[in-house]
Amino acid sequence: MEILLSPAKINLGLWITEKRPDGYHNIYTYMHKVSLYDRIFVKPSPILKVSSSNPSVPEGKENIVYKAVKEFENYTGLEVNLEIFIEKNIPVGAGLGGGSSNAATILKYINDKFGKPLSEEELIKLGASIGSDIPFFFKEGLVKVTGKGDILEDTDIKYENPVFIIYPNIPSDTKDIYSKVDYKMLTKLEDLAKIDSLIFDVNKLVENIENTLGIIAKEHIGTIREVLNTVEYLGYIGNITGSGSAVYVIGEPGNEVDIICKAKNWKLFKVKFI
Ligand SMILES: C[C@@](CO)(OP(=O)(O)O)[C@H](O)COP(=O)(O)OP(=O)(O)OC[C@H]1O[C@@H](n2ccc(N)nc2=O)[C@H](O)[C@@H]1O
Ligand SMILES: Nc1ncnc2c1ncn2[C@@H]1O[C@H](COP(=O)(O)OP(=O)(O)O)[C@@H](O)[C@H]1O
Repeated sequence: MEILLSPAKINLGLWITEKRPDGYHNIYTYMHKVSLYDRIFVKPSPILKVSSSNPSVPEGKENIVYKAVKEFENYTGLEVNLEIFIEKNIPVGAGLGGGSSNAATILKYINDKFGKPLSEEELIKLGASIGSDIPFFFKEGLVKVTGKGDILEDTDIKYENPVFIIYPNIPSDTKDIYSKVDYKMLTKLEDLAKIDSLIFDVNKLVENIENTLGIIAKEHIGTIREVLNTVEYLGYIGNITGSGSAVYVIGEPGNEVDIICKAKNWKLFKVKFI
């Protein structure tokens, strides 16, 4: 039995630069892993089996990890017989990339197991064909992500700050949020150049970012607005990650945050960038 750590991610700003003919959107976002992990238990098995600890996450063929293994088999011609159990600690539908992280983690694991038949570039291409957030997880540190999530630029920056994340216990559906993007919400690439100059100081960055998907999410899920209003009332700068519903703050939470999250039945995660 082997145990793999599958980290979550947060988006530091997210803008939509284009609606693509294939129905996807070109985005402009910075992403960084954080120390909130699913644990993936893997052991040999006569047939591929995938299950998880969270009943809302599909088992078997519908699980993104199952799909990733099958795509790996199709691409390489290799047979991967594993029993995979995912201990879900990353909230589902939170904008924290849990499923994508699980898929990337298992792809990295099986590629290593078979002596790295795929280069990082090929893994990124394979990952992009399964889910838009998967390519990022093959990288480390702060990564600039554009395209539909398949164009990655290393920054050689790795933040060390503490971060706290509040999940309001209401999932946000990525596909649904993207479906609400209209042309008025698009951002011109030339208007984003200034963001690149802010990435050297994460506190400066989070004061100057927006999240177009987050604006849509908080219009449709009032509790996200409540979380944002709460952290801002307490003097913090809150930002929504990805298509939501989780809100993150750079820094450590005061006791009052703990108290409010318990009272509201919101999940509070005290993590750090990794
Ligand atoms: C919004 C982001 C930001 O990092 O993350 P999450 O909030 O999901 O964590 C990602 O773009 C989500 O990536 P991921 O969750 O892998 O999306 P996918 O499964 O590939 O796509 C789900 C659906 O979202 C829409 N989609 C996704 C990515 C993209 N660049 N444009 C899109 O329009 C499409 O309708 C697609 O069918
Ligand atoms: N291994 C998995 N872990 C989490 N979600 C999964 C997994 N496989 C499939 N899914 C589905 O993917 C969707 C998105 O989940 P997730 O990636 O956790 O959220 P987000 O896209 O908001 O970051 C959910 O509807 C979930 O049911």
